[in-house]
Amino acid sequence: MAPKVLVSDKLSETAVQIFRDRGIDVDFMPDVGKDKEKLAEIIGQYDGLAIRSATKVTETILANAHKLKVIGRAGIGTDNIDKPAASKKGVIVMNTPFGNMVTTAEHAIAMMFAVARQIPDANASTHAGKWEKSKFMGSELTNKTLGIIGIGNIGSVVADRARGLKMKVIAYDPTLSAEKIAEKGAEKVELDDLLARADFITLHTPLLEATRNILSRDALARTKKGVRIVNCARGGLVDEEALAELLKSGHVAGAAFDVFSVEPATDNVLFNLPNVVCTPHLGAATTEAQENVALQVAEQMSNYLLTGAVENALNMPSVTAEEAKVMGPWIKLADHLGAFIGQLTDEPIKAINILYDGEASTMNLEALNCAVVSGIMKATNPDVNMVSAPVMAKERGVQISTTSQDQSGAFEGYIKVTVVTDKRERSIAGTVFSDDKPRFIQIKGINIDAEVGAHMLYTTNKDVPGIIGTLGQTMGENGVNIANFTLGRNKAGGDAIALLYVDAPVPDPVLAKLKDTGLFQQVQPLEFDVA
Ligand SMILES: NC(=O)C1=CN([C@@H]2O[C@H](COP(=O)(O)OP(=O)(O)OC[C@H]3O[C@@H](n4cnc5c(N)ncnc54)[C@H](O)[C@@H]3O)[C@@H](O)[C@H]2O)C=CC1
Ligand SMILES: O=C(O)CCC(=O)C(=O)O
Repeated sequence: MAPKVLVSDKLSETAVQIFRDRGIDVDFMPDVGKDKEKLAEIIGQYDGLAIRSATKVTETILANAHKLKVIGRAGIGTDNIDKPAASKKGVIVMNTPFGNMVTTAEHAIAMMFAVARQIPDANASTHAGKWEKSKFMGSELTNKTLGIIGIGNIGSVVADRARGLKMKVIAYDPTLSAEKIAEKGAEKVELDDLLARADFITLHTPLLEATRNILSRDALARTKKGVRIVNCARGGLVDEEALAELLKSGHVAGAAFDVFSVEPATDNVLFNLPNVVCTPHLGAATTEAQENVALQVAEQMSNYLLTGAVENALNMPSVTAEEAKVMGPWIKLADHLGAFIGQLTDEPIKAINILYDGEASTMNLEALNCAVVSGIMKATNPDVNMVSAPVMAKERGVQISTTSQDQSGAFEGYIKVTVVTDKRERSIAGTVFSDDKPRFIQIKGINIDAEVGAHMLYTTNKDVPGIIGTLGQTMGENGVNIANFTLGRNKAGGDAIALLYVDAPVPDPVLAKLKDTGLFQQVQPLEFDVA
């Protein structure tokens, strides 16, 4: 059945067309995002949800999203999505980090001009027939210092345009080196320095704990007299009350805000103050940007739903379409190795160590790690997937480590997973053969060659005569058909294992019978997702 996507915000219809062209069923309901009850009622039908900023994807919405696999944000900020809840539920969250960056930077520059020359107020006055030439004295941008807070994608474009306007650009961004910031045409400074030197300040950070109120009352008080402040990033970065007071006192000469602490902003302390320019979150609102983000989000979501390729996800490593194709069997193997150990381990896991050998070590290890951990975690929670498993492992304090090495043996590559608990270490290795079928090649250090089936039985015993007979006879007498039988031992008379690939789950009474023979140390039925 074709995957089904809901578009719940006002996205360009380009997105709808792309979903249809790719064979995805799509419902375009651009107003449903604002209707929480209706969205909660219908979300259970969809594999994908495409949104802008009006749809709030809360824990309640996610609790009803029984089939949801991916949320695509046609834009940058994902603060309208409860990402921890989405990750826990195994839903990928992706955005389009570049599609509206130039448009938003241009809006910030437009806002800077608007506030420098009081264009909106002068416009209103002229329309009113007042011709107040002397009232609207402006400030030139040339040779002025622009302080950029957060010089990432949008901040960089703003810096570039501002340099074109012959401004001196300084930037505060603690995650970037002075060299990187210099490459963007700006001088790296500390926040205090920026506050003291900037004639114009523009904000381009996401709203995080560290950036909330970054222009606090105290910070605003340390700005240069006559500063003008532009916020086209997120409401909540600036203390609006304090700013209003400083605008009234004349310390701040003007402000241009596209975003507000509460949106939609129908009432705000900045409204109706002189030389405050406001727009209703229009940063990304150009035809070009909306086409870009709609096209990109629809392509990304379609690729994921149809091929497993992951691009621009915030809670899952990226996997290209090419990688998804080549890595498919290895991801399956990683999942099976994890599932094997997960089903055998009933005590708390302290650490998972993953060794990638040869060909396996050249792949996207972050994605393979997620598959191993997901396989392990599925034993205790069948709903877990590659997105939610790492979250679950972190919550449980499980340490995950990886090692890569060149080809070390007969196989072109293999993956070995070792799980450490307080009581023991347990390991299993596997490879992918040229038929793209995952195989288990070593358990407990004992070499084997076992195909993986949906239903299997794993036994451990001392290497004594009669084991094969007992297993074969017990299965036969109880109507369990064996598709494949693999044996291994570390030495004659030593430790031995058997892996039976059977056509149906081994019934409990049959397991009990095997245990009653006293021949086996372990009799463990196993299930694998081989689909
Ligand atoms: N008004 C609108 O319609 C739009 C608004 N936005 C907003 O613009 C924001 C910036 O977007 P991008 O440039 O694409 O994001 P980005 O992630 O490329 O850049 C953000 C920068 O902020 C920096 N940063 C993080 N913490 C910081 C801190 N404590 N102090 C200073 N800098 C810090 C980061 O190091 C990074 O360089 C988005 O998060 C979004 O909220 C984006 C698009 C449209
Ligand atoms: O979709 C919109 O209009 C808002 C854009 C935005 O804020 C973002 O991309 O972060």
